[in-house]
Amino acid sequence: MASILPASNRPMRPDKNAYEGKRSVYVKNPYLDAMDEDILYHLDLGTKTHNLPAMFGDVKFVCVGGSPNRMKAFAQFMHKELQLEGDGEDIEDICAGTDRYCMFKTGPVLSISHGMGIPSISIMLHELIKLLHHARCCDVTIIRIGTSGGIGIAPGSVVITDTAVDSFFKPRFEQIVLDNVVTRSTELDKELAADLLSCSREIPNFPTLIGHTMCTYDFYEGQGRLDGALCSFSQEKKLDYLRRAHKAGVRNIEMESTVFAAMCGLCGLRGHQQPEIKVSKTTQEVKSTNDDVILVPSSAGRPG
Ligand SMILES: O=P(O)(O)O[C@H]1O[C@H](CO)[C@@H](O)[C@H]1O
Ligand SMILES: O=c1cc[nH]c(=O)[nH]1
Repeated sequence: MASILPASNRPMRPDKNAYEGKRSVYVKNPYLDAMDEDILYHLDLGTKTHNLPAMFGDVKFVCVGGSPNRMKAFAQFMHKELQLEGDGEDIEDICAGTDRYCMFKTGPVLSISHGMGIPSISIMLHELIKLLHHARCCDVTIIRIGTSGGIGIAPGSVVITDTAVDSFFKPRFEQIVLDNVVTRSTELDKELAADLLSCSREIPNFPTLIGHTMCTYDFYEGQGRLDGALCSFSQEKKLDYLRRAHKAGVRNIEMESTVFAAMCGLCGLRGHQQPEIKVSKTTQEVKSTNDDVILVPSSAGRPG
């Protein structure tokens, strides 16, 4: 039986910075401070081997996304936007010692890849949150920039997630802790969503909307695809499911948002997630006409 995370939704100790108008990054682990050394194994960083406050203390924004190349390209884009010295082409992967994730820093912006799915992003977030804590960062905003399949919206649209929901359209993330199910909230920062929407309005031809994002554990059956190695439902069942998702406010589907929202919310990171609807063969499109929702076959028909 699932239980809502109890008092531990609150920080473990008073946040001194809160009185100074700053918002710290919390870890919620009573064992951490007693450890002689913290090795951030999958990032190839550690408290004894690296001066984390010097390397990361000025970080204010963290942008995460699945693929290493995309996050490198994003870091190079930020380099230009921030008008930093050089052309940014030779930007260094801070996690080059591991091939699990890659990480780039451009001024106060950290750009990190997280792989695909909840377990992969969750490992990265544990180590990233500890990194920001050890570096004594405050007022950090984190944004996931990813691809997703749209429901009832035009391909190419950007969905700014207000709430991440699970496959039952519920705003929750069920974390298995030992042999217990712990349910965590997946609300995201509404003010940040509104800010991002208003920024998008300044860019011409940039279709953007706020909506719920559904997070699944699987790309194929979990997202109603008929062309995986396994398929245990009919076309009608698929359409019925996508229509119900749309009716529940879901506007896109991806595979990390619930754990992202849950972990960032608990650890004091102002979180958002802004997946773009990929204009690709993989997009599952359902168009909305008045009250009804009809499926629009994707142009190329099959996932790539
Ligand atoms: O575009 P990224 O960030 O990789 O994320 C999306 O793409 C992957 C599936 O193709 C899933 O990880 C999904 O969440
Ligand atoms: O999870 C995902 C990611 C991209 N496109 C989809 O249709 N689903």
